[in-house]
Amino acid sequence: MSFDPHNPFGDGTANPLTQWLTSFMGLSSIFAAVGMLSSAFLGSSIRMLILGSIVETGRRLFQWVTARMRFQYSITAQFNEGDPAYEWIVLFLTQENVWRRSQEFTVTATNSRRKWSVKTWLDPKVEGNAEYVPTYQAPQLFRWKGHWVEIKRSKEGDTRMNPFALHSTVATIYLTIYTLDLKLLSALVEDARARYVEVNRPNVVIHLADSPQYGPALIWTNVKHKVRRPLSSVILQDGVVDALVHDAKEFLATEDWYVEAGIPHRRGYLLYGPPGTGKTSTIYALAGALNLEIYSLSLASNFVDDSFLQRAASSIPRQALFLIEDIDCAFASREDEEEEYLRMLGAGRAGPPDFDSFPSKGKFKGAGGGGEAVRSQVTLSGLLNVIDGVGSEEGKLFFATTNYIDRLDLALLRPGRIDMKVQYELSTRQQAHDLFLRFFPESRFPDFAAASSSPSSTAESSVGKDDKNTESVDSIHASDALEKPGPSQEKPTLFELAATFAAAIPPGEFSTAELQGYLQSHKTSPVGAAKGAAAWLQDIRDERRKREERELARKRRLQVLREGWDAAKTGKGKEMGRDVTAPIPSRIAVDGEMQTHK
Ligand SMILES: Nc1ncnc2c1ncn2[C@@H]1O[C@H](COP(=O)(O)OP(=O)(O)OP(=O)(O)O)[C@@H](O)[C@H]1O
Repeated sequence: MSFDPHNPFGDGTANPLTQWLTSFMGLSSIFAAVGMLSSAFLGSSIRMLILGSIVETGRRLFQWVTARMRFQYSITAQFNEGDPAYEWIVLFLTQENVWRRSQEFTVTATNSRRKWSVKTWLDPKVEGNAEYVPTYQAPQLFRWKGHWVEIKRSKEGDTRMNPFALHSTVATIYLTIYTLDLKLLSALVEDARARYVEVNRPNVVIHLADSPQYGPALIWTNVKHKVRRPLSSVILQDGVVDALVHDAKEFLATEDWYVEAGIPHRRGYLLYGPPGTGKTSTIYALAGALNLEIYSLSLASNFVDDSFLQRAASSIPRQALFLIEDIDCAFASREDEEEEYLRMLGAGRAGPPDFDSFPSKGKFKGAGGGGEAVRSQVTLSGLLNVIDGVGSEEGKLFFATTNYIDRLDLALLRPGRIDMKVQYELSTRQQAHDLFLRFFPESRFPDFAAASSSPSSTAESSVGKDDKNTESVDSIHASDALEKPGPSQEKPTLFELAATFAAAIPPGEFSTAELQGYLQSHKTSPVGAAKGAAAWLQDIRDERRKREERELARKRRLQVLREGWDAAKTGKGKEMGRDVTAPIPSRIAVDGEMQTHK
C-alpha cells in the first residue's frame, strides 16, 4: 500500500490541512520563483542603473569637454536683424547653400529680394511665385575655406527691447567658427560683405524706417532693392546733375581735409521744387553712381518723433546717404494750423479758437478726420540735433526734399546743415523734348529713322535752351512734323516728333512726372504721343480749373467760419460763444463739401 502524503486518510478526499499545506507550498514555490526572478531583475536593474550612470556621466563629461574645447577653440559671432551685417551674412549663407537640408519652411509671396529662400522647383530657369524660407532653427554645420563653421538662427519675441510689443520679433544669427584665429572671423565677414556688394551692384539699396519698431537695431528693417538708374535718365536743366555729382564725390574724397580743418565730415543737400520734378529720382541715381546705400524716412509718419529720429539717424552705418523726404512736415504753416483747428470745430471737438495764439507746430495732429494737413511730431530742435549729429559719424551725405522751401526755418537752411540747395522746376521744352526721346529710343523704333545729328544738338536746335518762358519752336511745328515727311524719309524722325511734342507743351506748366504719365499712355506710338499732346494739354487744363474752383469754394467756406468765430470772440456772438447770426458749419469734409446747421 502506498502512502499518499496528500491523502493520509486514504478516502480520496484531501483534508483541509493538506489542502492548506499544499496551497501554502504552492504559493511559497511561486514566491520563491518570483523572488528568484525579482532578485534577477533587481540585479539586472542595478546593473542597468550602474551602466546608465556610467553612460550619463560619460555623456556629461563629453559635453563638458566639448564645451570647454568649443569655448577655447572656437569663435562665435552674433548678427542681429536690422544691422547691415545681418544682410551680408544672410546672403553669404544662401550662397554657401547652408540651409539645403532644411525641412521646415515659411512660404511667403511677398516680393522680397532677400535671396535666402531655397529653390524648390525643378526647372532652374523657372522662377517661382513664392519664396520658401527655411525656419533655420536647427544648427547647421558647413565648411568654409577648410574650417568648420556652425550656424544657428533664432527668432524670438524681443521683449528685451520693448516689453509691450509682444509680437515684435528680432532674428539673430549665431555663427561659430572652429578656430583659434580671430582673423578668420573678419575674413568671413569681409567675404560676406564683398559678396553683398557684388550681388547688389546693379541695384540701389534703400533702407526704409516705415514701421514703429523699437530698439536701435530694429529701425531699418524694410530693405528695398531698386534697379540702379543711370544719372542720364534724370532729365534736368543742363549742369544740375553734374554739379551735384561733382560736389558729392569731392566731399567723399576729402575726409582728411575735414578732419584736419576740424569740420564735421558731413554735407547737407536740399532739393526743393514742385512734386514730380525728379528730386527723389536724382537722389536714387546719385546713390547708385556713388555706391552708397540710402536710409530714407519720412517725417510725416505718425510714429516718427524726436526720439525715433535720433535712434534712426544714429543707427545708419558710415558711408551712407541719409534721406529725409518732405522735411517741411516738421514746419506746419500757420494756414494749416488754422484750417485744422476749424476742422476740429466742425467736428465739435474744440471750443472757440484763439487764432492769435496758435502754436508754432503740429499741436492738432490727428485731431480731425482724414485728409488733414500731414504734420510731423518731430520738433525743430529735434530735427536740428539729428542733422548736426549726422556729422558725428564719418562720410554721411544728408539729403532732404521739400515742395515748400518757404516753410523751412532759417536755422535749418544755414550752411553747415544745408550746404547746397538745388531748385527743381516744372518742365521746360528742352526737358519735354529729351523725355520724349528717352521714351522712344531709336533702338525700339527703328522705323522712325533718326536724323544724323546727335540728340542733344538736335534738341538744342529745335527747342530754345534755358529760356523757359521764351522758348520758341520755330524750326518745327506740330503739324509740320506729322504731316510733311522728312526730306528723305516716309515718316517723321523721332527728333522731329520730339520737337513737335515739346512745341505743344508750354514751359513751366507740367511736371516731368505728368509728362511721363502722358507718354506712358502712348508708349507704343511716338506719332500718337506727338499728335495727342495738344488735346491732352486741354484736358489737363480743364481738370485743373475745376479743381481750383473747388479749392476756392472750400477756402471761402473756411473764411466764413473763421469770421463767425472771430465775431463770437469779440462779443458779438451769443450762447456758447457762437455767432448765431451766421450759419456755422457743423462739419467740413475732406473734399471741401460741408453741411451746415442754422
Ligand atoms: N526730371 C526728371 N527726369 C526723369 N524722370 C523724372 C523727372 N522728374 C520726374 N520724373 C519721373 O516722375 C516720377 C516721380 O519723380 P520723383 O519721385 O523723382 O519726383 P519728386 O520731385 O521727388 O516728387 P515729390 O516731390 O512728389 O516727392 C518718377 O517715375 C520719375 O522717373
